[in-house]
Amino acid sequence: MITDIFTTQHARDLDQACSDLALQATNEEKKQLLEYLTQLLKWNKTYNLTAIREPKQALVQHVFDSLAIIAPLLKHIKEQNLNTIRILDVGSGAGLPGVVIAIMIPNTEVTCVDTVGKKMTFVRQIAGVLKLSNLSAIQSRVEQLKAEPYDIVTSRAFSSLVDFAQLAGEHVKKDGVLLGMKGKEPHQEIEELEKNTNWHVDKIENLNVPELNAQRCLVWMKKKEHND
Ligand SMILES: C[S@@+](CC[C@H](N)C(=O)[O-])C[C@H]1O[C@@H](n2cnc3c(N)ncnc32)[C@H](O)[C@@H]1O
Repeated sequence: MITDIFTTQHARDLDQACSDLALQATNEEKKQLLEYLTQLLKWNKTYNLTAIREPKQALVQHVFDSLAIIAPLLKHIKEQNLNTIRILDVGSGAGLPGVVIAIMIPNTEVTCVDTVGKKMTFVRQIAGVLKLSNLSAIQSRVEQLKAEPYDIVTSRAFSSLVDFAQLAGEHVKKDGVLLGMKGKEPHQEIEELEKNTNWHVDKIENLNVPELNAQRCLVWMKKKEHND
């Protein structure tokens, strides 16, 4: 056993997933990912933080799914020449993808926001247990947060792209991006976003999540220029 829930086989599956995603995760980072899930599944028994209760399912659907955005994020951070990167994870729930980003990209400062207090208490607990000084959590509706400039605002399973842009767009700094994790390419949502907001889709990346037989994509959105 690696933790009291995850076995050496799970650890091998995680190694393979990192390699499939071209991620050079350190042993410490992989240990932190498994410890995060261990804590999540333990807390879940009392606090009902996620519908996924089975360890392998949680590994694939929560951690591998979130790991799939790390390489695209690293590429963006390098291209933008960003040093300390401020990220807001909206409707973060038990910290997805926020916690995974904070573990895998140490030069980020990740703030998770969610309306549900027990979820943000859990994320704060994780920051303490895993000694992640770059992770914090705020209990609030995102639209009631004081507007602050973040380089990147992420969401997974939060809302339509239009609602995401309308509720969270003001937290993106000039030249920053909104990053929506989606299932299959959401054509209708994209059309509505372009028509009804001052945001446009900059690019869509298809993601291959290891061991997950489902379509996933990452939608990058930028604010329209005045003459767009
Ligand atoms: C389906 S869950 C997704 C959680 C997490 N991102 C994940 O992928 O597992 C959506 C989350 O959004 C939160 N939420 C809904 N509306 C919100 C709002 N206006 N501001 C902040 N959080 C919100 C809910 O409390 C819930 O935890």
